Amino acid sequence: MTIETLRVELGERSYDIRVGSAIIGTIGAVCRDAVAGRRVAVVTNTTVGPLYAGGVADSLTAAGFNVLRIEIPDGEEHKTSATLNRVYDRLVNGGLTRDSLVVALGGGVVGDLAGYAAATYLRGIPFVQVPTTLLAQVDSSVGGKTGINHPLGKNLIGAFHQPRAVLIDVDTLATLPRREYLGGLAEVIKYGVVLDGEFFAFLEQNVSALLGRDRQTLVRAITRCCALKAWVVEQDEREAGLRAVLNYGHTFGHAVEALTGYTAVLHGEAVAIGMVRAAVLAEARGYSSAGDTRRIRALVEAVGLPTGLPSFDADSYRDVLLRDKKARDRGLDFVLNRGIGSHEIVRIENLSEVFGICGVGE
Ligand SMILES: NC(=O)c1ccc[n+]([C@@H]2O[C@H](COP(=O)([O-])OP(=O)(O)OC[C@H]3O[C@@H](n4cnc5c(N)ncnc54)[C@H](O)[C@@H]3O)[C@@H](O)[C@H]2O)c1
Ligand SMILES: O=C(O)C(=O)C[C@@H](O)[C@H](O)[C@H](O)COP(=O)(O)O
Ligand SMILES: [Zn+2]
Repeated sequence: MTIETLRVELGERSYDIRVGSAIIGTIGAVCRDAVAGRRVAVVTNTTVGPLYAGGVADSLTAAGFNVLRIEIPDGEEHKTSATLNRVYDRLVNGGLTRDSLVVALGGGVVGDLAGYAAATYLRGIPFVQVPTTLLAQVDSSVGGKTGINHPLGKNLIGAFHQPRAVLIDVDTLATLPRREYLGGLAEVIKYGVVLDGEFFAFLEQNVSALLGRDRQTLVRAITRCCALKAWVVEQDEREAGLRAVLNYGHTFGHAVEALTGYTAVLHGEAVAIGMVRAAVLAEARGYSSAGDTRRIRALVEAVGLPTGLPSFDADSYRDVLLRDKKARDRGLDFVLNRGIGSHEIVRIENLSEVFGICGVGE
């Protein structure tokens, strides 16, 4: 199978994304190209570590690195300052220097937290992403958003810190639990809805190949998602405008995650719920048709993702929504789909109107 290579063009922060099958063993060579130093910390978790850290460490050792393995507990509820502090302790005690490297091996939680550790340790050291969930392969490993959650809200603490390289081996998805895999499909669908109508149609036509984790289909879909994300990030690395499009479905999505304590609903599931709300809002505001909304809901349901908004009262939703990074002095910026394949960012001051349309507090 061919290896697809994409480049994210960001001047001196440019990097390659490699997508393919059976390529995780090239991590040593990828890292050798990325840094001059000899120390590398592989940050992973207690689930992914036993599966893939051994092979990754062997490849790094063969490439001449001294490898420190750091395992964090598994779960979104551990994407916290307490876990981050334990990672800092290990980096300090392990003697990592500014020319050392962090390798983030795992899903989005590991990638975001390890990336933030790399962004802040010694005021910033290089890192490489080796994403092992579908969600991380299509989204979180690319673009340099790193961070942790705060008890009062999702990803409230963080930094932009681009990786030196992203290595995506689709074979790692074979061990991913089904529910987590489906969560990743939510972010895949997101790209189609707001950026690429043809890709959305491709997804509609390939539901069974996607659910069967067909490797060719996966390489194609992941490569397209990464290309779309790279295109957005190249134009707006720090989310001054366009990049907010990648937050489609996340306004309600993050609220659902926060309100359910980061454990009951997966990030991708919350995004799926949020996308359907955004589609309903887009239709009510005249940006899309009832047919567009039906297609979005149908695809989300076809892959087995949830669509129902958990019932919390309107004040609870209002509190978390107003802590969203898209909240402004007056109002909240919502990303809405314009038809399918395009988008609009709309500032809405009257949240009660949104709540009425989206069925909040019913
Ligand atoms: N930085 C960004 O741009 C960005 C983008 C999207 C999402 N995110 C963040 O990513 C996180 C969600 O990421 P996620 O969905 O990958 O969740 P996750 O990191 O919690 O991984 C999901 C589960 O799969 C397990 N796992 C990972 N790889 C595996 C494999 N190959 N085989 C078996 N099990 C495996 C993990 O241990 C975990 O239990 C959220 O915190 C979200 O905010 C960040
Ligand atoms: O890369 C981005 O930009 C995104 O918004 C991607 C999202 O899928 C991701 O969940 C991101 O972490 C959300 O960012 P946030 O800034 O709203 O926390
Ligand atoms: Zn997301």
